[in-house]
Amino acid sequence: MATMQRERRKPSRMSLSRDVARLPRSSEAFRERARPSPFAGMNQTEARLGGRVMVKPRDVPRPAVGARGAPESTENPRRAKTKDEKPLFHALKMQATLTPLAYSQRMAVKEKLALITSFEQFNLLPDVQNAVYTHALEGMTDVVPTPAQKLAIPALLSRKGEHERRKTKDGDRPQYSQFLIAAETGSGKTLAYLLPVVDAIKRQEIIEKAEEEARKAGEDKEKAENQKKNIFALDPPELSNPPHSTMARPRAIILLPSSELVTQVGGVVKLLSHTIKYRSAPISAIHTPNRIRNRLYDPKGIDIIVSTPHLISSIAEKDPNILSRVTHLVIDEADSLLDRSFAPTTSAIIDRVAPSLKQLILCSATIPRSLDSFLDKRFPTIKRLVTPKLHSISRRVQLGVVDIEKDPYRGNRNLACADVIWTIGKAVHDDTESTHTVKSMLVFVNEREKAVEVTQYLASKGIDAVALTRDTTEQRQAEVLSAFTSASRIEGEEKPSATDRSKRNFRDFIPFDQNSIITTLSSPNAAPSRPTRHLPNTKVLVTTDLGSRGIDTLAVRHVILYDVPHTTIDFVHRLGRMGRMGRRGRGIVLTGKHDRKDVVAEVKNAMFKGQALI
Ligand SMILES: Nc1ncnc2c1ncn2[C@@H]1O[C@H](COP(=O)(O)OP(=O)(O)OP(=O)(O)O)[C@@H](O)[C@H]1O
Repeated sequence: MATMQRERRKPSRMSLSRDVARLPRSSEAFRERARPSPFAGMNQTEARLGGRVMVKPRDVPRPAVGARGAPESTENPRRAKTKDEKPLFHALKMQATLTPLAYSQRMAVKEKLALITSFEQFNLLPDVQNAVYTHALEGMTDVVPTPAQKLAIPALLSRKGEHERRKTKDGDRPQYSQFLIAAETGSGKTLAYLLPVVDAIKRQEIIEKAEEEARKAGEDKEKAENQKKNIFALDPPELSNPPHSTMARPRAIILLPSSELVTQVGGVVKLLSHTIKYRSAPISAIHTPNRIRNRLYDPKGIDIIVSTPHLISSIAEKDPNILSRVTHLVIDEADSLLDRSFAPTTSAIIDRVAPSLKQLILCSATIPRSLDSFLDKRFPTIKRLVTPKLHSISRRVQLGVVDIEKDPYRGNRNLACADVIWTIGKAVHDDTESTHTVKSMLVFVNEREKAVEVTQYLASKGIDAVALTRDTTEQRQAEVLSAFTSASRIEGEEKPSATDRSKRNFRDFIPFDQNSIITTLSSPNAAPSRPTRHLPNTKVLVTTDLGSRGIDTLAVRHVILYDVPHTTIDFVHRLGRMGRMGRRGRGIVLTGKHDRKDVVAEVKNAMFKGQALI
């Protein structure tokens, strides 16, 4: 009681001030307080230096990727974030490897793309347009351009602003136009850049042919007149087959990070050349020096070279002329080719082709923050062609999570991986309603040393598994990958029966007999034993990042993330090997006690909602 009376007499130190309900200070009064005084720096949340307000960096809304240099959006990129754009995913935000793209911008681009419904709407040369149906997408019905193609083809074909650019005599500024095509995995980016590049080459060829004919007609006329004047003069002997002017001097170069991708994209380039006549050659480390020389120095000339930055730069060291005529430079998988390891070589090539270059085209399935800031610095005016679904994983891909800590795995990741593979493999073979071919699965590990270990373990469990890492020879890599990229091996659509459905519950279905599980658990590091059972018609490729970028794994319907990927970029690329061009796919991620389950849950949630990862 005495205490209460004391409290009534003496107001508590925690009591509210009397003017607590007062309206916020007027700006006048605020400025008054901000006047320089010995106490002016106290109780301030913003540094007011030199009369300017320094806003904390995190208060500035980050401009969305499509906004800078992209007339697709007319919005102010530095505007405040709306409710729609608030990051929903906290764990992913902590990782924050990808550049955000505003929802409103995605919608604006989507509306624009809806107006394009066929390849005929592009201003492509008739030959180029026909090649889409007869070769590039041969055998497909109802062929329509993908969002990446709808966005990129008209932009790359447009000659708008070219004249002004050429007139600029500013020594520092590049005279070529720059584009970034950024679109989700498996969205047809190759054709999105290739069709306009081929179109430009053919148009240039027509112009050069007309000029050449005019020049030749002039020369013939002069020669005839000279002959009339002096019938006894001797002409120098003519070379029977002079080398073509484009010998070892291509008009376009497409750069890719690996030999497999060179082979893959080189194949598409070659396919188109059957109807549109031009000369192309893929060259990479899988080819012998002789083969490379023969392809490059073909006397009939070369129009398009598909290669890796390191090979091109080493050839250019010996023969700088190889880069002297390049009008179109494509940097595919730009998120890799402009990262820290590749950037010096790639940038040097850009500098060397700059004098003749008309278009620089960067192409990527992700825009990591590092690429974003690189572009801001190096190519501030680059036109960003960003599709509405960038950084999202197809909704036709489902993500399942297997907790390896639970029974019967008890922390044995290898066992969980083998079990998942058996489960998927068995489910297919029990399904008698569909005619399946071989089932192809990809297993992604974070460290390359792990790839070999996991492969050996899977083999010991009767699974047909191969490893693909940087230690695999280039030749072998190409062989191994071909089994996973051929469209003819696409599996049939699964029609699950009631019994199958229960078997697909991964926690309930263990294909190994209990004895083998107990042996594995008691001696997890024991040498792999010879398999007693073999999983038929299933092929598994265990790989690192190497197999995740750009490889068109049409035959793959299942991806197992053995390790939780380090970044959302890896999630996008690895899960992007499935669900390509509207196909179905299923991803399984194995999680243990040290894994970021919150990140996995948010990725799963984003995939379910069809939202972009951040
Ligand atoms: N308009 C189209 N309609 C149907 N299929 C298409 C179309 N355009 C391309 N494709 C096919 O889609 C597949 C994926 O194309 P592509 O490899 O170019 O994708 P990508 O966007 O480069 O993928 P990634 O980001 O993984 O490198 C290819 O098999 C290609 O033939």
